This record gives sequence, structure tokens and C-alpha cells, in this order.
Amino acid sequence: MKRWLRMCLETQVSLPVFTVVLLAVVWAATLHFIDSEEVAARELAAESSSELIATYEAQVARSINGIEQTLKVLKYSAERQGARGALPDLQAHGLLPSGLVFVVSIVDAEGDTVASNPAAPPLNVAREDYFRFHQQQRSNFTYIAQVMRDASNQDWHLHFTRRLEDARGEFTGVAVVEVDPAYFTSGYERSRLGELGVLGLVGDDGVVRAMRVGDRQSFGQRVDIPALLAKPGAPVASSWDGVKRYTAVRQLAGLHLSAVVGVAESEQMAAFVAQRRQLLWEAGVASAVLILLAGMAWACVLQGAKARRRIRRAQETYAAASESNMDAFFVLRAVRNKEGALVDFKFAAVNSRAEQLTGMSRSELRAQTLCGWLPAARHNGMFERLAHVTENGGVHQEEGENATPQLRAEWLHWQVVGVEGGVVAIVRDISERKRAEERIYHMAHHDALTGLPNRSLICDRLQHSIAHAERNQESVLVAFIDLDSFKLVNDTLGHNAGDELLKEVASRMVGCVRREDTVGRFGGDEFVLVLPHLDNDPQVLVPLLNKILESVIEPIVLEGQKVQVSCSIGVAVYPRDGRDADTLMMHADAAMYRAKDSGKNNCQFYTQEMNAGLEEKLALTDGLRKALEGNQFSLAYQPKVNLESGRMFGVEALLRWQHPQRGNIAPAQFIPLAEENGLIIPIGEWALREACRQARAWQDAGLPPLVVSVNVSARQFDDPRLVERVAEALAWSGLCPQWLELELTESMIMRDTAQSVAKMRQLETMGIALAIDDFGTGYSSLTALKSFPISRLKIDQSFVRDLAGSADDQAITCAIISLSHQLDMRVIAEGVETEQQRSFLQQHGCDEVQGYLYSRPVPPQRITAMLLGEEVSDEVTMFAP
Ligand SMILES: Nc1nc2c(ncn2[C@@H]2O[C@H](COP(=O)(O)O[C@H]3[C@@H](O)[C@H](n4cnc5c(=O)[nH]c(N)nc54)O[C@@H]3COP(=O)(O)O)[C@@H](O)[C@H]2O)c(=O)[nH]1
Repeated sequence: MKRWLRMCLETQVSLPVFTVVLLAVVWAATLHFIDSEEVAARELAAESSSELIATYEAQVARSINGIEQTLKVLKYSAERQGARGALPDLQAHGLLPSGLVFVVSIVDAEGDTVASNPAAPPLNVAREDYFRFHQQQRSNFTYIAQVMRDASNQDWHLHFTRRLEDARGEFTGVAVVEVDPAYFTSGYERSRLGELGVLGLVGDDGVVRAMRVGDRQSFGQRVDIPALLAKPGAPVASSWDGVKRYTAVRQLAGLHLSAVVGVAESEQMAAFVAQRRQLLWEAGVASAVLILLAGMAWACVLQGAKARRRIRRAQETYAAASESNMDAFFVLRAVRNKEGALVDFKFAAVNSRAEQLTGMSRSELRAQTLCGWLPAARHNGMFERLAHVTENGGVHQEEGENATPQLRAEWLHWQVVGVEGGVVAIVRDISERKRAEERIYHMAHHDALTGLPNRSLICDRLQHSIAHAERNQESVLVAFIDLDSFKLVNDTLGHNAGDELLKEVASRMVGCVRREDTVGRFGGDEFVLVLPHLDNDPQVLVPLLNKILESVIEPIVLEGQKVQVSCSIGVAVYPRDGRDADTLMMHADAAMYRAKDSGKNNCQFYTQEMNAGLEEKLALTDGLRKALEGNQFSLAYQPKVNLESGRMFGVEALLRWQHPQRGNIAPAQFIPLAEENGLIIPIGEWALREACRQARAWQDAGLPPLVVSVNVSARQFDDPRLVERVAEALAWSGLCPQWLELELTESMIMRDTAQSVAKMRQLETMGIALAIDDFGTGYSSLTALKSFPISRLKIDQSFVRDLAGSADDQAITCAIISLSHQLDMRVIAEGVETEQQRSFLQQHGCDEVQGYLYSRPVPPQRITAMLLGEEVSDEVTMFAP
């Protein structure tokens, strides 16, 4: 109810209501006035007709009275002196009326006109109404006949007649006065009767004797007198012309005649109608103006109301938003001195987050000024910044560590917005975000395993150190550290052990350096040291580097086993060995390789000469990239011989690279490089396809089928598409899987035995044979070995080389032969160059051999020739077993 009342009181509602009421009043007054004016006009019209009838009645009475006097004189004279002598006598005495207006005549008993004035031709009127009336009735009153014309008077005229009789009362004729009907309506006053008013005489028979409407004379028509009298004072439609008139009727005393006067309603009410039109027009215009003004006022009011509502909603939204907001809101009103200078701020409003941030209640804050609460604001720039935004508007934003102890946050983001009369400060506690950012930054720049700076942070720090050294003429030492035999630990003891080793080594290295030095993990088992702020003799750091070598090689217990791992360190020094980070890293890397080549567990400083090796490596890498496209690769095939039969049963496919400038490049030189940069995947795939194609070509040529062995490197074996690629090579070449053997190394399959077994089983299922190459050099787990679907072990040539002279190699070789047979595998020895070696192997049950003793790796045509028996090696019978 209250709401409804308040709504009604609101201007946007009350204004239209008021306007409607005002319009209603205006129109009610106007219509009422019109109504009363109409009543007055009608009364006036009715009165006017009453007045006119009185006047007209008197006029007519006077006129008829005159006519009656004439008739009486005529009657008197005619009855005394006879019909013929009456008129001359009367004329002689000047008793006849003017012949211009009245025609008088005497009719005898037969109806013949015996005298007339003015003189007229003789006429018999015996058939006329008035004659028969007087002939038949002894009447003593004037008979007024209907308008007519006859032979003696061609103009329409009225006959006023009286009976003539003799002394006995017998009928002797008729005295006649003829009058123009217009005579009775000549008193028509336009000023009062208008153009449609009526003056008329109507006989008791209802027939009009004379009538005038405006200028129009008429007679003879019938008028319903009772109908005219039915509604006194009200306009009635006249039967003769349909015009509505206020009509008055008077019966003329002693005459069978009524006087009729009428004024037309349209003319009588014309002034009123005009006035009414004027009033309605004025009221209409006034209403339109009122509506227009009210409409404009309403629009303004509505606009204002809308604006107020918007402001109210905005305030409500602001209040709701600020309350539910994670940000603290402080509405600060400027406090000015008498001169208008801004001296402080007062807390006008705050939200609950602001209470939490300050630890003060709303009322406590509102009782404070900014500088009263935070005196430091005057000195730390806060007041100055707020004042600047207050005076100049705009928005000021900043974030940083909180230096105000009154605010409970570590980090704050400030947004100060200028508003009317002050500022709104929106303060957000960003401590959590900052901590997260720090965490993310740390994660992005540190190695997750060791917590050391990662590659990106190492480079960053190195660049900073270089920049600093450049400014201060200092040196920076960069050391590239690679663990020796880490792979072995990882492969044999598993990844967890490898991770533990890396963490331990990392912590030992950190323990060796200063706070300002950086020890970072570059990736895998590679670490980098950045030692800045050196004077120009880097040799002073040799003891530190030795300390690192010593600390790394300290034994460590992993998975219950005592393990010792050394490291190789390569050192480059700014500015001597390079002026930028990339060059220094590259040179340190080169030096580290030199340390590896120099027997590991040592430290090498970069020298110019090392660059040559590096450049060589880069050139080879570049050449490798182009080699596939340039068809620079080919395969050589080395026969594999069955010792028992002495026959070639298979070949090992060995990759050869014919460099366009450098000639033949040994696989030992480019295969590790291709492994390092991943090019071994496409190169290995090419070798696989080519070997399959060649084996199939030999078969297609009708030669005895050979098993072709293809080497698979670690990177190839890890390739998730290995099985797919092998299947594609077989399908593409059309070689049956039984004629393909893949040679894997111990270390590659021992790294993740479960995954290796799964992959090997897939290959075995396809019908492909698997052999373990270089057996004896790795660390095979015999349990794992049992579970592998391996069909052949290949004794590494390092054991075969000294077979004749080394009892150890003999023992190892015999053990491998025995192991193979126990695991139900065949065994082949590679690198067999001498008859002694072959003989030893045969005596100790080795199944197969491969080596220069039989043949070097040769082009496929040579194998073809061997198969065809065209080329015979000393020891090999070139037939498949
Ligand atoms: N992933 C791939 N690796 C390949 C491929 N082709 C070769 N290789 C590997 O390169 C290494 C060096 O190979 P290579 O220089 O061809 O040497 C092979 C033989 O020539 C050599 N050999 C054979 N018999 C003797 C001998 O009597 N004496 C002697 N000194 N050397 C001999 O041994 C190498 C074959 O070794 P292995 O593979 O272990 O059987 C080598 O490790 C190849 O594996 C390739 O396509 N993919």
C-alpha cells in the first residue's frame, strides 16, 4: 500500500494524472457552458417566435379589420342602393380602398359580378366556394376563400367576402374584396426572421392563405396546425419545407384563420453554433497545449526519474559488487582548507574487504582521515598520488610490496580512480598471486628434479654475468660438466637410481661453489657452472674445478649398491674464449668432449684447436642432413657363415656414406652424430627398406634366400613407430618377415625391459628374428634376457680380437656360447679375422661367424657373385645352408 502511495506521489505518475484531471475540468466547464448557452439560445429563439407572433397577429388583425370594414361598407351600400349602384356611390364618397391594393366587387344573386373597382370584365362566380358558401349559409362574418385567380384577375388573390341579403334576409349576392396574399406577409422583417423565417396565414381548413419564407411567397399548401402546436418552445420540422423552426400559431379572433410565425432553428442557433465551435476549438487548443506541455514536463521528469533510478541501481550494484568483491574499496572524500587546497582525505565509505584489510570497522575508518590514520602517507608518496588523481582525474594503478604496516597484506595492487569530490581506491591483496607467480617463475626456471637453475635461467644468468663483466673488465668462467657412465647407471639400476644420482651430484656441486656462482642442470646428465666476478686469471679456479671432480667421484649408494661416477668438465672463459653466451657454451661443450676423449674424470680448458673438432662436427651434421636427399648412402653386406656347414646363410647390412667432397665416411663417425641429432630415424628407415628390397631382389633373381640383418640404434628402438616402419618396409619391398633380422644392443633393451619386451614381442609376432649385438659389453640381466624373444646372441668382436692370447676373452666367449645354448639361442661371433679364432670358436660350439676372415662388408653385386659361385672366398662356400 505504502509502495503504491509512494509510486502515486512520484511525479512521473502524478503529472499525467493531474493533466487528465485538468483536461477533464476544462472540458466539463466548456461543455457545461456550451450547454447553458444552448439552452439560452433556444429559449431566446422560442421567445423571439412568441414576440413575433404577437406583432404579426396585431398586424394581420389590423389589415383584416380594414378589409372587414370595407366589406361592411360594401354590404351596407349594396343592400341600400342595390348591387350596381353601390360602388359608384362609395367611390363618389371616397369610401373605396385603393384599387392598387384591393379589388372590390359586387356579385348578384346569380353570381354575376355586377360592379367592380377597378373595373373588370363581367364574370360569373356562381361556382366559386365563397359564392356557394354565402348562397347557402346565412353567415354574418367574413369568409376568406383560398387563393385563386380568375378571368377578371389573373394574379393570384385572396377573396374576402360577405353575404348580401335583402330586408327579408334573402340572399342577394356577395360583396368581395380581393387582396394579393403578399399583402399579409409584407411585414416580413429579415433582421428578425432571417432568411428561413416564416410568416403565414392558415385557414381553419389547414390550407395556407399566405406565406412568406425569406423572399419566397407561397400559398395553398396544407399545414398541420396541431402538429405545430404539439411541442411548444421546441423546434419542429415544417411540413412545407422540412426546415426546423421555432413556430408560434395564433388563432385570429372572429376569423377562421390562424397567424403562423416561425424562426429557423439553424439561423437562431447560428450564433450559438459559432460560439460553440469557437469554445470547442479553444478548449481543444488549450487541451493540446496542456498535453504538450505536460508531455514535455513528463518526459523531463521521466528522464530525471530514469537517471535517478540508474544512479540508484548503480549505487546498489556498486554496493553489492563492492561487498562481494575480493577487492577492498575506499571511497575517499577530499578535505580542503579555506583556500581550497587539498589537505587530507576522509573515508566516506568502505566495504567489508576494506575492514578485513585494515583490521578496522567501517565506523572507525569513517571517523578517520587518511593522513590521520596513515601519517606515512604524506611522505611515501601515497597522499601525493591520491591528490594528483583528485585534481586531474583519470586512473592511477600500481602494484608492489606493501610498505604500510596498517594494511594486512604482503603485496598490494592499487587502482585509484578520480571521482566527484575525491577518489575511489580499489586495493587488492595480490600476495597469493605473487607467490604463485614466484612458484611458476621458479618452476619455469628451475629443474624439477634437482631444484637447480635450468637451461633458460643458466643462459639468463650467464648473459647477466657477461654484461656485468663487460662493464667491470672482469672474467666469467663457464664450465660444462657431463657425468661419465651415467647412462650405464640409468640402464642397469633404473631411472629412480639415476634420479638419485643426479640429485646427489647436484648437491655436491652446489656445496663446492660460492653463493654468487650458478650451478645449473642443462639437461640429462649435463650440468653447467657459471662463475662470475673473476679477475683475469681463470686458472685460480682450477682448485675449485678439481674439488668438483673429487666430490662427484665420491662413492654413492644406489639401490643398495655402491656406485662411483666421475665427470668430465669443459671450461670456457669470457672474454678470452667467447664474448657471448652461445659461443661460450659451445666452447665449454667442446672442451668437455675433449675431457671425455682424454679418458674422462678430468677438466679441460677450451683451446682454439678444439674448435676444429667442433666445426668438423657441425660440417658433418650439415652434410648428413643433405645426404639422404643426395642419395649419398649405400649398404654394404657382410656375409654370415654357418660354422658347421661353412655356408653363407645371411648377411649384415652395413651403412656406407659417400660424401661428395670427403669421400667415404666411416659409420663410427657419422652414426653417433645421426643418433645425437635424430637423423638416424629417417636414415635407419632408408637402410631398413633398402636391405629388404635387396634381399627380395636376390630372391627374385632366383638366388638362394639370405637372412638380412639390419642394425637398429637406441633412438630407432625408442621410436614409437618402429614396428610400423618395419611392417611398411616389408610390405613395400615384398620381403617375407622370416628373411629379416634386427640387431639390437644389450643396453638399449635393458633400459626399460617391460617396454622392450612388448615391442620385441610385436616384432616376433610379425615373424621377424631378433639378435643381440655386441653381447658382453653391456650389463644384461639374465632374468630379463630369458624373457626376451631373442633368437641369436652376437659375441662382441672385442672378445674375439684377442681370443688367441687372452684367457679372459676365451672364458667370456665360452660363457656366452654356453649361455646362448642354455637359453635356446643361436650364437654368432663377429670380427673373426684369423683361422685360430675360427678354430677356437668352432671347437667351443659357436654356431656362426662373421668377419674379415670370410669377407669384408661388400657391395650387393659381390654378394650376388658369391651366391652365383662366381666369386669364391677362401673359406666360404657360397651356398645357403
Ligand atoms: N644403426 C645402425 N648402425 C649401423 C648401420 N651400419 C653400421 N652401423 C654401425 O656402425 C658401426 C660401425 O660399422 P662398420 O664400420 O660398418 O663396422 C662393421 C664391420 O665392418 C666391422 N667388422 C666386421 N668384421 C670385422 C672384422 O673381422 N674385423 C674388424 N676390425 N671389423 C669388422 O664390424 C662392424 C659391425 O659391427 P656390428 O654392427 O656390431 O656387427 C657398427 O656398430 C654398426 O652397428 C646401420 O645401418 N644402422
